[in-house]
Amino acid sequence: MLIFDNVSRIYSDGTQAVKEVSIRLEKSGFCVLLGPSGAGKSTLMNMVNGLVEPSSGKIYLDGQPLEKKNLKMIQRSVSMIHQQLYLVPRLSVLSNVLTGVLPQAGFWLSMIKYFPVKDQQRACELLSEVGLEEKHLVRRASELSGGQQQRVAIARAFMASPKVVLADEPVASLDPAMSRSVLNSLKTAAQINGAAVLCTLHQMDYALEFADRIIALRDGEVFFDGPPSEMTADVQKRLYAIERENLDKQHSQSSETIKEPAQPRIVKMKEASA
Ligand SMILES: Nc1ncnc2c1ncn2[C@@H]1O[C@H](COP(=O)(O)OP(=O)(O)OP(=O)(O)O)[C@@H](O)[C@H]1O
Repeated sequence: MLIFDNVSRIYSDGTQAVKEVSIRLEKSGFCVLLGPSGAGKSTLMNMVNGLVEPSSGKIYLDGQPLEKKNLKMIQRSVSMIHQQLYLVPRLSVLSNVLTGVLPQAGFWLSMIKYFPVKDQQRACELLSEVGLEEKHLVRRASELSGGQQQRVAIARAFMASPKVVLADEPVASLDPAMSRSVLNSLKTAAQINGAAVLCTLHQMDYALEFADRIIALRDGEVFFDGPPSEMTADVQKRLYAIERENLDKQHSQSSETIKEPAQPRIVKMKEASA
């Protein structure tokens, strides 16, 4: 079980990205972190994989505190699907998935990159679970479509049998049909492998369709926490309004920047008439 116990994060410039968040996540299930840009989703997620430290409060995984001194345990138990995927383009699909065991492998195995047959079998199973056909196994990752590459990244994330999989905007660059298909693969992989998935999303409709639980954030605070069935039309409306407000704020900030240059240029008469 993953527990956030009264966790806050204040960055060095004074930005309070996460405010006194307390959450208990079950051992398995698909939990979506929903919220507008700047709500604190990535900060909360990066506190689980050790990239960001809480300023106060603690996070526990199966009773163990997630902190720098436990980095090895974090690497063994938590894996991440990044927006940029970080596949090795010239390596085959199979080899890319196999690299998912490297955080757990001994020094020599990671040096020679020899993978036992059981790992190769597991990689094939995972690729089939995420819906990639056998014919793709030996293709280079760079030859796949965006959606297929996303599936490879999902299979790789489950390769080391993690307890928690973090997915940062996994469908940000995909069209709606491919996004649904990829989210479905992610949810299926989580169910089959008994892992907890914590996935950040901007799109409420995907959250309502795929999540077992939605945690909506606003200005670093939990605004809603529950299953999609409890997310009433009123809560949805308020979330849309927050998103709208944020977009308007960003828009007015960027137009202010255009309207008011830092140093107004004084045009000399000669230059102007030239
Ligand atoms: N390293 C940092 N230093 C200072 N402020 C930061 C840093 N990282 C994030 N922030 C700020 O913390 C707040 C939350 O950011 P965060 O990236 O966690 O939000 P988010 O919900 O993931 O946004 P997005 O959906 O745009 O990725 C924002 O105001 C952001 O500008």
